[in-house]
Amino acid sequence: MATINKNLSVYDKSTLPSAKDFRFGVVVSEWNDNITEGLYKGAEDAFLDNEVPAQNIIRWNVPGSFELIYGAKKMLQTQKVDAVIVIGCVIQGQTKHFDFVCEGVTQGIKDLNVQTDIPVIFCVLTDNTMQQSIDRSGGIHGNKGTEAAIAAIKMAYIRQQASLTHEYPSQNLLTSGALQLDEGTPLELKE
Ligand SMILES: Nc1c(NC[C@H](O)[C@H](O)[C@H](O)CO)[nH]c(=O)[nH]c1=O
Ligand SMILES: CC(=O)[C@@H](O)COP(=O)(O)O
Repeated sequence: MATINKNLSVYDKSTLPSAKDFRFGVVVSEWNDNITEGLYKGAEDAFLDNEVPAQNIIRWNVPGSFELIYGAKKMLQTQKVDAVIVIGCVIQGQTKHFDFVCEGVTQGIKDLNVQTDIPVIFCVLTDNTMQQSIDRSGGIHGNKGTEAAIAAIKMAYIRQQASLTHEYPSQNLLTSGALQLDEGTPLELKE
């Protein structure tokens, strides 16, 4: 479903876990700040609407979307947070720079989700025009910042619940023989 068929700001509070004890980091790019400020307000309003205390929202600014990666990494390393949102707006210009910034941020944030235990939510608009960004940061299509805050609440809850369960080795690792539990004999899973 494309964004044009979905309002990014719509959510059902009754389906969400309690967020009052969660702490959230938000790293905000200053590039296109007319857009990123709107995205941040959407996220902040959604957090407050779900009883997240204002003091549990930690905001840092970075120069541009490419710096969101480093900013999120340092946020994870230094702050006690249950999830992080990175907020940016990348708009196509005259050159291929757009492609490299978008790919770099996407891969960098993906890497943080793989390599760390804290969910990092991708709230980076990658638009062709400023109007598309306006429409998605509180305009006709809602606010991607709101969507990101709801995702952050849900992922923080998943992380919390997962920490309450015993960790089991990945089934894929076991069946592929990559994980061997004794000297050289791969574990064989009985069907
Ligand atoms: N053109 C946009 C940029 N470019 C700047 C980069 O994100 C980065 O700050 C620079 O390359 C230095 O490392 N950033 C955006 O967020 N949005 C743009 O449209
Ligand atoms: C995404 C960008 O870096 C881009 O907006 C910069 O504009 P240009 O490609 O015209 O240099």
